[in-house]
Amino acid sequence: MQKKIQSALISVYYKNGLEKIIQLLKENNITIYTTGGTQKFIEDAGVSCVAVESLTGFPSILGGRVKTLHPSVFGGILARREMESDLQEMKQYNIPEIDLVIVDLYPFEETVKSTDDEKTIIEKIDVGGPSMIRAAAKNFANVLVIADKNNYTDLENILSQKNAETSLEERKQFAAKAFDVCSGYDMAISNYFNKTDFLNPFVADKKVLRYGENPHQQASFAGNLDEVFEQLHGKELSYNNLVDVDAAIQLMNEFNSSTITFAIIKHTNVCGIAQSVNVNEAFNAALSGDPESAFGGVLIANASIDKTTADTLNSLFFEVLIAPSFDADALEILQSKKNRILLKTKNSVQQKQMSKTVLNGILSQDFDKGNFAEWKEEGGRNSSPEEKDNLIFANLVCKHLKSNAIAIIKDKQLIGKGCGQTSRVDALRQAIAKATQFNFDLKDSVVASDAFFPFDDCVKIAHEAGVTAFIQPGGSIRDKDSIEYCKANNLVMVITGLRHFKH
Ligand SMILES: NC(=O)c1ncn([C@@H]2O[C@H](COP(=O)(O)O)[C@@H](O)[C@H]2O)c1NC=O
Repeated sequence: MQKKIQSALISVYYKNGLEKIIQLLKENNITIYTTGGTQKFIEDAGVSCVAVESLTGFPSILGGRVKTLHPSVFGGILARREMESDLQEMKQYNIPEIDLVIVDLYPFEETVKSTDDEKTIIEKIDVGGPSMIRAAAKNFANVLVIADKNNYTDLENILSQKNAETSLEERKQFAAKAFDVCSGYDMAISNYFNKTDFLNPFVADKKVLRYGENPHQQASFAGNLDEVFEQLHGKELSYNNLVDVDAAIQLMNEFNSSTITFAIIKHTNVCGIAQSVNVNEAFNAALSGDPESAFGGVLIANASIDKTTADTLNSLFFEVLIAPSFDADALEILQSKKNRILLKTKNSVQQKQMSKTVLNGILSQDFDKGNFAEWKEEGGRNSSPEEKDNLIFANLVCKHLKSNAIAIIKDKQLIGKGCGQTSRVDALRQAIAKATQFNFDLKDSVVASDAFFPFDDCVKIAHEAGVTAFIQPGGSIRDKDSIEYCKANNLVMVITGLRHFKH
């Protein structure tokens, strides 16, 4: 049903951006009702308006806590124009109809970010604004609601059309958006009161993705990628790219930028990682750990990409390269492939909680932070400084493999990994097979396990392959079997007390 806009209620916190709308309302002879600060802005722009006080018969009271909360305002928004009884009551109480509601809420989230003063924060909980938005959205059959400044251009287009009319479908779409605004606003307030940090899908920019994990799945992303990285080149990031970029960034957050580290991610697992004296060598070592799997992977470095590395990388087919910076000549080389995605990282992502959907509900948990809770040398001898370095590195790499996971490290290079296996011994066998496939000598290598060894079979198999040191959380009722084997064979066994399952 087409509806002509004849009256509007405007109550906005930030006034900028309204200029053209005010002029268009004037041109269309639309009566404007408004609140104090907004009234001044409109009148300064040379447009006359009606103070909401003249509808309510009350001034704004309690320092602005109550100004629009009144039947004369809400009656005008909520009245069902098609219902005779509503219209009669409107007439009886002398309430004018309001056809358009424009609200910009108090900036609650901004205030929380800028101060710790509770009184200031509480005063920025808008009460009248969300109430007007909800009322207008509920009555979308008759009223158009604009609750987001991003929709000002849409409103300008509507007001520029002949008769300033809207369709029912159009009003319903704006109502849906308005309820999103209210939900996001309330969730931000709830996060503040409950001291939680739940991701807010309503306030975040929602990006429709080309498709999901597979082409027949629709997908979207709610978040702010601009805070995480700058895309310097390449095609739009897909759903799978975003998942792998997240895995890559989470992994690289583990490593101090003073040690040059390069990693290759495939389907969220680390398939190559190494530390070295320069980026090019780190990349070569990461790649040679499993050159087969690296094809089409997501690459990440914690140091600037120079020309030498770009030249080496250029021959590899990869989807995404992430780094804190790129030298100009390196960028030129890497941009030679049109679709190749190049991302320059900004701040590290400091998420406190992670969530996923299960059984039609949301499971949330803290991030798995840290490497080891304790360092107990329980084997036949203590680790040498070099072994210790490799064990620390191995444990962090293993943490970023899907469970059950085993990582084999030698000289700060991942030479074998087993992940996503249903038994730990299979994960180990897979890791050894990978290392053997690419001709690595496992002699003096170290093994990390994401969870305890339930039996002594893993340490025996690894030892026979050449491994001399192990790191694992411990906690099995048969820990002593693996420990005894290490003692008997002069092997290092570090117990960390911190399990790193990743499902
Ligand atoms: N309390 C009320 O009745 C009320 N009615 C509207 N507001 C808000 O007041 C602001 C506009 O006020 P002004 O026009 O006075 O600058 C808007 O952000 C609007 O959402 C209110 N403020 C807070 O709840």
